[in-house]
Amino acid sequence: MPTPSESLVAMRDAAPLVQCITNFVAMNFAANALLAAGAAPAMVHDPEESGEFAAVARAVTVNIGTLSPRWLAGMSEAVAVAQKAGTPWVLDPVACFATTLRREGTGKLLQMQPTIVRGNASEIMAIAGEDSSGQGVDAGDPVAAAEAGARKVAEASGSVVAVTGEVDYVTDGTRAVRIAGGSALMPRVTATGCSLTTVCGAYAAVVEPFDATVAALVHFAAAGELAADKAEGPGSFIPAFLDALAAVGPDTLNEDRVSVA
Ligand SMILES: Nc1ncnc2c1ncn2[C@@H]1O[C@H](COP(=O)(O)OP(=O)(O)OP(=O)(O)O)[C@@H](O)[C@H]1O
Ligand SMILES: Cc1ncsc1CCO
Ligand SMILES: [Mg+2]
Repeated sequence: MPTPSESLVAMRDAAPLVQCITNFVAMNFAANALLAAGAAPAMVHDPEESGEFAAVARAVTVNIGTLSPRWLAGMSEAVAVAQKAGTPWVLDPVACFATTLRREGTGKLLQMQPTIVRGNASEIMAIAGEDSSGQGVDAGDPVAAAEAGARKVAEASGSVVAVTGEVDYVTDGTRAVRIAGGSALMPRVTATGCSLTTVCGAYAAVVEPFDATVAALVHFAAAGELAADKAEGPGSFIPAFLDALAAVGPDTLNEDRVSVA
């Protein structure tokens, strides 16, 4: 089992190509976050080419933040090719409870057995069939309220499930850990979660899904702390966070952030 530090070294050595199908809001920030973390992003979503591209990507990440039927088709094409090739793929079910299109789209994507599901507490609770208090893309529930649902989803789907928030929770249905750290400024800027999902893909390209998810979350926790030390508020946090994603090294991915749940 690689430590987060070892996973970081492996990820940066490989600089894996990550195909991102993400939302209009996050697209630029997620690409920059992947580059800063040490991976190679490509935002390729149209169904005319998403499957073809998935054949060369080392991971595929799918985020339903600004969903449309055509985008959903692009996601299905890419995921089908990834599945067939044994390429890991990550689902970010943004506001999956909010509309019929999102509920049905998420259901369809979950049937395609994501390697990793990463969402906030309200999103994971909704996937688990529980009532949640999400407000659009923002969580209205604490991570602790989503832990049982996360285990249920992991058992049913075979996915590694990550619930993020003040203290993150990761489970594969058998094992579970919590990851502390980060900064209260992280939910004050948009697309930190969306970019974290793409970084989970980068790590999943090089190590097993559970270890990959933990490493990505630890990387973000460490970078969030470093950036918060430099930032004066949400605006200056954004560039500081990109700098910090690049600045963290194996020595800063402290395993003290991770505890067995
Ligand atoms: N209060 C907090 N303190 C520390 N870290 C936090 C806090 N809230 C969120 N984070 C961190 O922010 C990152 C994104 O998690 P979050 O749960 O906010 O995603 P999200 O709601 O899906 O975001 P978005 O949809 O805006 O991209 C994670 O690394 C998480 O650990
Ligand atoms: C703000 C927002 N709206 C749709 S997706 C998105 C990015 C954060 O999830
Ligand atoms: Mg989100």
